[in-house]
Amino acid sequence: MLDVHNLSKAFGGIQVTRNVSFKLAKGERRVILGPNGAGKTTLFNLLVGELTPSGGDILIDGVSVSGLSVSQRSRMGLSRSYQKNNLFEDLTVRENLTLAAAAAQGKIAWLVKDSFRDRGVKEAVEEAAELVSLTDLLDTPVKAASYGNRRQLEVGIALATRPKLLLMDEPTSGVGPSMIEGFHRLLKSLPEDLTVLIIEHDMDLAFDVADRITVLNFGEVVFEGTPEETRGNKVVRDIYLGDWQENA
Ligand SMILES: Nc1ncnc2c1ncn2[C@@H]1O[C@H](COP(=O)(O)OP(=O)(O)OP(=O)(O)O)[C@@H](O)[C@H]1O
Repeated sequence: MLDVHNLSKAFGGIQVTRNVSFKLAKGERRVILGPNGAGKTTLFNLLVGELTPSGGDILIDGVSVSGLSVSQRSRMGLSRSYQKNNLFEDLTVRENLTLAAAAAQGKIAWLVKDSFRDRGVKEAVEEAAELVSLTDLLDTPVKAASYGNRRQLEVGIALATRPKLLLMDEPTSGVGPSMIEGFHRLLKSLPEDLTVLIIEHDMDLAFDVADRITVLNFGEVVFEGTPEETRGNKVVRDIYLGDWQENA
């Protein structure tokens, strides 16, 4: 459903993304690994349309989205959760989810309370809250929520738009072991037909949830394979897994 073809990006003279190509099948869970500075976040920025590529193409269900804006891509079903909290602190969990769902459904009303009454919006909000286990906290202001709950809400906001393709940028960054466990469950409970692309540093999570793994180094795809193939690959071990295996 996603076809990334020879994608390139240079900042000034520095080539940060080099002819990146990969394909995701519908419902696939793909993890992107790579050391710091490998170009993972830049790749996400290119996919969602926050950056314009220097070359290459991005197709969703066979249609090129390279010329489309962030919001146009979002309407085609592409949604992203961020590495850093990106929330309205003074609003509740429900209000944050409602704004995302209403925007995605083209139902942001001038009187915001009308968005809250809309049945389609309410359904999307409740469904997203359920998926990220925040149903009991729907009326909690974000500023009173724990760091872990905020990370869940980030994912919930992306899900409230009912995406076809969900990009998750380090969903477990900064959370403790029990929350990582929670993210394992969350990822496993996502709808089967949702395609998910995840940047993840937690190796156990990556190996557990991924159907396939793509490894970036210096902006290039240096490996793609199943979790088993990834563990056994010498190139991957040398550039990325060394530390993890030493610490394991
Ligand atoms: N706007 C920019 N202008 C110039 N260089 C940039 C810009 N954005 C990113 N870079 C450079 O591109 C390279 C890749 O950065 P990117 O953030 O995509 O890596 P990453 O794999 O996500 O790293 P990390 O795991 O540390 O987040 C880095 O060397 C970074 O300094």
